Amino acid sequence: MLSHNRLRVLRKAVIPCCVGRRKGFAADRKGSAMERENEAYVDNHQVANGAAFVVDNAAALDQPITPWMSMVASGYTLLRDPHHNNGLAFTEKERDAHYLRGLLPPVSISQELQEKKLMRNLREYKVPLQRYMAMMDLQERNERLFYKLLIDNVEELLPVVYTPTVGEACQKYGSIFRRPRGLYISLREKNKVLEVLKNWPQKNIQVIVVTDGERILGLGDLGCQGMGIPVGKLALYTALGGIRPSACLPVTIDVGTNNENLLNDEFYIGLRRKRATGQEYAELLEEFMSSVKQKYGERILIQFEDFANHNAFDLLSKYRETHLVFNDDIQGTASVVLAGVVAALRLVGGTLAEHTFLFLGAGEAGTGIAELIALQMSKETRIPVEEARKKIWLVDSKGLIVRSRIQSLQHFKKPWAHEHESIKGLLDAVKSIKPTVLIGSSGAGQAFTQEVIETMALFNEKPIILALSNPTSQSECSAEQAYTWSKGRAIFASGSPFDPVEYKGRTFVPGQANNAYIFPGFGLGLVMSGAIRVHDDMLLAASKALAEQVTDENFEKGLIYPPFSNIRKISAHIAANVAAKAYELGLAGNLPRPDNLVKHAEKCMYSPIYRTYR
Ligand SMILES: NC(=O)C1=CN([C@@H]2O[C@H](COP(=O)(O)OP(=O)(O)OC[C@H]3O[C@@H](n4cnc5c(N)ncnc54)[C@H](OP(=O)(O)O)[C@@H]3O)[C@@H](O)[C@H]2O)C=CC1
Ligand SMILES: CC(=O)C(=O)O
Ligand SMILES: [Mg+2]
Repeated sequence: MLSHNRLRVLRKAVIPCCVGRRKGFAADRKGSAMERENEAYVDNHQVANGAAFVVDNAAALDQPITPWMSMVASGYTLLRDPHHNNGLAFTEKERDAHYLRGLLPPVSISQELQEKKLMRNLREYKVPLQRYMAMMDLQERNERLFYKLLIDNVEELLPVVYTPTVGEACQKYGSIFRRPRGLYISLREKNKVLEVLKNWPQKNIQVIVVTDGERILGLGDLGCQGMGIPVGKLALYTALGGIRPSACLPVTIDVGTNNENLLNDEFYIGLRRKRATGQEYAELLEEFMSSVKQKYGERILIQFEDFANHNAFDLLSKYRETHLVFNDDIQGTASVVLAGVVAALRLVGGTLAEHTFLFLGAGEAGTGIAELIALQMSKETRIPVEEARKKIWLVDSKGLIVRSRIQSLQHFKKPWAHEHESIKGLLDAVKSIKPTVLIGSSGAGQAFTQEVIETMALFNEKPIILALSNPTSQSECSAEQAYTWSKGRAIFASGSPFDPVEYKGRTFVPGQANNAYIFPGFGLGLVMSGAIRVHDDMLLAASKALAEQVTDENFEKGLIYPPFSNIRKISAHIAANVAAKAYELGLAGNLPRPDNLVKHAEKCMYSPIYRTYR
């Protein structure tokens, strides 16, 4: 243990002072009002807790200085280090040991009381974006308290740090930008990506979530401002999946934006140019992928998030053989929706193969889900996947995907081009296909009209209706519409949360069909088993674990997902199933295999409780 004296010596040794300049500053007390203002600033802020200071007057401004930093946090620096700051919860002993006396008011309170106060303060904000900003500020100030709040109040705070509010935050990211979070890798960093990675302070990274900002939720191209998504997803990796915050790295690849509003916005934070495509794009991505592997090794998990589909499928198929990669929009969504459908079958009856699926939206989410459902059907019935696909139909912006369109279809749509006459609109497709399950993955808000839902309810006793698009504004329909238009018969879940709905004296609780159920536990399973590749069977394993967590009590409320309040337990089960599959497939590097993988997952999980400092 370091003695106080030793600590003080250490601190002095690592914190240099540019005191030499102070003489000149003191000698020249006259000068402009601005100079005097600067002087006052320096007087007020000098040597706070022994920290380095520079004379911040005009004469000094053109003199280059070295931005020294201390390495051992104590005193004032400790209070400003979000990873170690406990705020008012520092004990008397810690205050003595770490030079905090006088820097905090006398009271010492528990983390629970801090949490209570912050939740009360948060609830005072009526505007969701203000709550988002308050949470981001907390993350910057006191990381453990941030995660304690998020874990203990997950159902209340998920819509704040995640969809729908994170969508608005990304749209306004430039304006609300305070302190950078995550790593920005732009075309300017070409040939220097490895060096940029070295600038990140944490060395033992296990999970990267990366976006290029081109398809942020259903809001389109938000360029560099998409950073809110990796930041938010990684907060969930920690809160929901228990990955240590210091092992998480949010990355935004900035190759420009085609969003004219952003290009003309003076507060836009990204490169002011049109998106790079083709070779220029591929080269930066390749450099990123190889640098990440070089820096963090074979087992670094890279989650692709909110790329546009013209890049997403290609990146996934290019890197899935060489890297530990996972596309959340294609694969995570597939796993969560399959789980919801399998759970719903316990209410509706029948096997997967006995149902007929119709999707509105044939992009990453739509075709990703369709493919995993077909794979599961094929495993259950032993029919080839090609046959299983015939139970699944997709509609895109041009209408039903049919054989006659095959030449002009993007490659990921081609497997779904079945023999059928051309159909333009969703309603006609519903009337013709007569699906038992209708899934919205279009990003087109209100696309499930009253007629569409009524038609579903016409030939289904319990139509399964999933409106997956985010944020709430893009949801294909609201929970209230689904329940009302189906006369209380729909089994409904949505990508973004909706409040419970009263219909004819009954309360319906809509579930949230969101990949947030899967990716945190999925990632934990990969990390804890030391997996080196993602296999489709792991997605099925995760899906099964999630579906198994739905209880009769949940079903009674109309839920086909367990509540998020149990998410850590759910994530432990998902992680265990995924890890078990990794071991079974010979893809796990952490040997020997622990006997009880659920217990092992729970043990691996990060706890936000304050650590005691010596
Ligand atoms: N709940 C969850 O966990 C998740 C939800 N999502 C949400 O799903 C939505 C789509 O995401 P993703 O699949 O990645 O996006 P893509 O851009 O890959 O796909 C969108 C698809 O919707 C189609 N489409 C768009 N507008 C219409 C319309 N008016 N009528 C019919 N089809 C339309 C497009 O048609 P075309 O191909 O002809 O352009 C395309 O096939 C987003 O809102 C996203 O937030 C995504 C991932 C997870
Ligand atoms: C949830 C999610 O990943 C999306 O909407 O893109
Ligand atoms: Mg996404």
